[in-house]
Amino acid sequence: MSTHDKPPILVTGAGRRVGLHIAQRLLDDGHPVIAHYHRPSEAIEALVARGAIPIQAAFDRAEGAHALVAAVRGQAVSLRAIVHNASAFTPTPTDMDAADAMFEHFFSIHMRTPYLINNGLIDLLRAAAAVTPTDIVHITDIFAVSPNPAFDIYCATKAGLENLSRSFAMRYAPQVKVNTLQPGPILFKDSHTEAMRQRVLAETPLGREGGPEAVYRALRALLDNDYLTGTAIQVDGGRHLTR
Ligand SMILES: NC(=O)C1=CN([C@@H]2O[C@H](COP(=O)(O)OP(=O)(O)OC[C@H]3O[C@@H](n4cnc5c(N)ncnc54)[C@H](OP(=O)(O)O)[C@@H]3O)[C@@H](O)[C@H]2O)C=CC1
Ligand SMILES: Nc1nc2c(c(=O)[nH]1)N=C([C@H](O)[C@@H](O)CO)CN2
Repeated sequence: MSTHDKPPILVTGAGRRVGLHIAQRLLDDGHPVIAHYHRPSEAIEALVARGAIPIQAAFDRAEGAHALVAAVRGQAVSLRAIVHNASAFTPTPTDMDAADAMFEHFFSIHMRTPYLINNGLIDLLRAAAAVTPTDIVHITDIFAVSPNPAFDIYCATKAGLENLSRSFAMRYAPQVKVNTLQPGPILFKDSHTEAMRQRVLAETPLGREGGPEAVYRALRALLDNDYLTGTAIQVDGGRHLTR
């Protein structure tokens, strides 16, 4: 089946960092890619130059997910997979009004958006299931299982996504496999000080950042195995053992 005949893979948050790497590597491996992005980036333009289909949407409100579903349906009649990578990550503010606003924001991005996208596009995944295994992959976090209280709202909404993923695995079987990836110290932010990085890596048995390729290889393991659903892969250098 040529690339052009293959059902595309939708990646959310493909404009930078891990999502961008996933989109690049899926293109390397011959998959057509629909690349969702939030803020414009030169990287998105480079993906488009490689044939990816760009779709912009903000997931803070339900309208963003509905708009993405409509845009994908205008571009494809089937889907090989959906990779839910989009996410926000900040510590919970002490001000309760700000924390209240963060709850809505993180619930929308981490739980409502995957829910609405999956339900809005499941028929495209089922259409592809006639000729290929199909997948939904939710990227959560080891913190979903073992939370960091400084990031309690982030962790709780990622835990909610873990739970939704298991419901989807039961609901969409046998046509569609549904799993999660639980990254650990994959890619620090520029805001992480050296002391913060060393503290995290001291809790990490393999002692180093995993890098985006570690996430891609775990994604490949899910895509390439037709007997995995309802499960999670921890991509964390063993950090879940020490938290
Ligand atoms: N980096 C790490 O070490 C770890 C990462 N993870 C998980 O792995 C995934 C990728 O991580 P990473 O690349 O570091 O994540 P980033 O926070 O760097 O990027 C997340 C992506 O989500 C998009 N996004 C953020 N807010 C919104 C919004 N309101 N609407 C639509 N899209 C939005 C961002 O777009 P934009 O920047 O344009 O707003 C970006 O493309 C995430 O799900 C993360 O939670 C889990 C544990 C560790
Ligand atoms: N959306 C994001 N989620 C997470 C990020 C990130 O940069 N964006 N980073 C982390 C931390 O690096 C953590 O894994 C190590 O302390 C967690 N989630």
